[in-house]
Amino acid sequence: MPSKPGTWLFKFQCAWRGIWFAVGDQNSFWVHLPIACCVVGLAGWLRLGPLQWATLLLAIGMVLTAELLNTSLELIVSVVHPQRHPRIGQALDIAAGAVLVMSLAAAAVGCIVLMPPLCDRLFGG
Ligand SMILES: Nc1ncnc2c1ncn2[C@@H]1O[C@H](COP(=O)(O)OP(=O)(O)OP(=O)(O)O)[C@@H](O)[C@H]1O
Repeated sequence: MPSKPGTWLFKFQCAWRGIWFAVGDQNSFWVHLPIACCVVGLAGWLRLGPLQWATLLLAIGMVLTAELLNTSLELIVSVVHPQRHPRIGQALDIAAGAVLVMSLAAAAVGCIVLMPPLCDRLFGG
């Protein structure tokens, strides 16, 4: 049964539809999602503590959020201003840059959190 606009159920349905569409539409997610799954699997195997889990999940969430916002901007531009324009190109490059910055930061967080317990597990006594 379709939910009514303005209800929480309706808002959640819209949000899930957006995520589902972005994942299908953007091949960038086919890089982000497998990496996120590997990190979560590795974190589970290493039996990390709550703070380490929270740090990793926050980093993953922020990368996916940046990618969702970038995808949203690209879609809006493709409708509102489909013609090439240097300023629009700069705006899209900046949004792509935001994803890159967040991805590099998340990779650094992943190394900092995962490396010590991984080395312990592999080479420790
Ligand atoms: N309307 C536009 N005007 C100027 N430059 C644009 C425009 N649309 C795209 N570009 C340039 O092309 C780059 C890639 O934009 P695009 O929207 O194709 O993103 P993409 O993620 O590479 O593509 P896709 O989403 O199809 O995988 C932008 O960063 C920008 O430099």
